[in-house]
Amino acid sequence: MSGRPASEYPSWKKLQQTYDSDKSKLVLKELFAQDPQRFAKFSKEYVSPDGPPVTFLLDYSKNLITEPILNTLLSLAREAELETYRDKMFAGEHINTSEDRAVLHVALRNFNDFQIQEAGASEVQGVLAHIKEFTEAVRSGAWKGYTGKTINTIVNIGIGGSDLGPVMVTEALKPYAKRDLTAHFVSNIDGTHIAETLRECDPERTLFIIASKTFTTQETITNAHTAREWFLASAKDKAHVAKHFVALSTNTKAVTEFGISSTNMFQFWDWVGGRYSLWSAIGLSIALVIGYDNFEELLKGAHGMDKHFKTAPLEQNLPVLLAVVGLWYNDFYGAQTQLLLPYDQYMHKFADYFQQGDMESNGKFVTKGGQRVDYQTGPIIWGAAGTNGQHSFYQLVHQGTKLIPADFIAPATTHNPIRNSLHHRILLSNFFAQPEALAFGKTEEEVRKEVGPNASEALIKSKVFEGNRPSNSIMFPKLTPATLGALIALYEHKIFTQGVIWGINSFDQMGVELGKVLAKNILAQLDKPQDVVGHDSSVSPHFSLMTMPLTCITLQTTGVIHYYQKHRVE
Ligand SMILES: O=P(O)(O)OC[C@H]1O[C@@](O)(CO)[C@@H](O)[C@@H]1O
Repeated sequence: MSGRPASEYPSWKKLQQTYDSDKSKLVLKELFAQDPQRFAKFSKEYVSPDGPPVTFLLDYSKNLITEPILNTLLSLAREAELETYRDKMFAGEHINTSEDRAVLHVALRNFNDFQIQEAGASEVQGVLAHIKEFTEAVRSGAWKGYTGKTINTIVNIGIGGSDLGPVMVTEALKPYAKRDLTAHFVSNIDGTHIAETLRECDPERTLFIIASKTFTTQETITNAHTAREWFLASAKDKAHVAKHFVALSTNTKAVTEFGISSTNMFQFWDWVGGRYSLWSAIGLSIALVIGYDNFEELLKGAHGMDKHFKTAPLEQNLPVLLAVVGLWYNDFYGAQTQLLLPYDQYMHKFADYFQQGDMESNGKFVTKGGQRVDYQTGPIIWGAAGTNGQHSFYQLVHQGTKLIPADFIAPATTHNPIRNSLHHRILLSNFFAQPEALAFGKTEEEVRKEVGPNASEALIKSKVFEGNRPSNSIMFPKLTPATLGALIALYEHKIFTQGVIWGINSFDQMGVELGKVLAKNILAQLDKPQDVVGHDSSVSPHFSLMTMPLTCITLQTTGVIHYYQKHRVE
């Protein structure tokens, strides 16, 4: 039952017993030697059920699992009623219980396969039509700026889910980009971000996209006002704002108060989570860069994966397989992180994107029922494009003391077959080699043969690779919009699956609020030293006493602010 602590499930207890009794027997080198069919048993090919053709291979054979272990992991998913909660999500039930909202990013790419009863779901096609019309007008030059020039630059102003998805997708699908339309993404409140961007912009030819689900996010609204001031310094007449500012939001009132007309607003709904919103109006910058048709291919690729997730038996269900294998390491092997390693430079922002997608979804410590969990929930997501990571953190991954499960992702064919695809062959040789090195390592005996009789014992020991480090490999023919859509949806549904098993609400984000409130308090006190009244129990006497002496806490917090006030140069 969703919201139940995962550790109460019978299969959880069985997995713990299995781990305690069998972990030393789970040696990949031996598992492969014992079963020549291991790859066949622990790999699956995804083929899109319809829509644009998408296929990819998931090789999960280099994992510390056996068939009995995998079966128990799948039983755990069944005991958590995964399929029931999956169907509730698709049906539009309010599974985001703390905010009483549906979770319907699948409705944004539905193309009429799923019957979804939720206010707004029937309006999706209308918004997509508006996106199509607008992006075609801008890309064709029909949309003109206030001096009659065409738009050659877009600036998306947003943060978190209103930034990371558009950034990741426009980078990943750069081969499909309109090369004479420059896209910038401003997210940070640090004035440097917008200052450096505006240096690149011509006010007569720049379109600003204010992307914010709530239209209240301090960074975004501040940057939006700065952009408008900068624009009006040239354009002068406020009437010209309409030609250079559009808004993506659920908050029509705040959008019009800002000065953007509702005709220049692309709407979405409260059942679109920020970190699941690139499929919505938030994807406007994507459609501008790659064109509406390719944006629709992205949606259709994700839709195919939605249908797979909704219908495939759990043992054939790729998001579920990724989820339960990841949970095995996270909750029984004590792995704290999960690596995402795209061997494709275009996908260099993939891990960044899923830092929010996974960690803001599953970084929770209480179940939906309000019970503090007694197990690990969301992993720390990190990664980099291969082969760069190999020259950065792979030392720790190979010979460190931490278990770090890794997902390797790569296209069989590159968009840039320069030098007869020499570069791509070298890239893929590393893509294939790294999981092998992690899994099988190098024994002391092999090292001794390599270094010869005169090597010190210390040197020999330092060259041993213990191996037995697990990984998944995902390979697809080529990185197309539909393939990317399917990959993103694959990981979205993996996140969903893990959240259901852990009994947590993957769709609110209470954890981002406290810092914002404290920052607003501090902002009001930064001008003069006498304004600084501390930001803890000294401010609100009824604040529960902390263990440290009050003056110490106040001095500690205030001291830094006083240092700032002493050293700042305005
Ligand atoms: O789109 P918006 O409402 O401006 O929110 C931006 C981001 O801020 C949050 O941290 C929530 O405050 C993310 O969940 C969200 O994607």
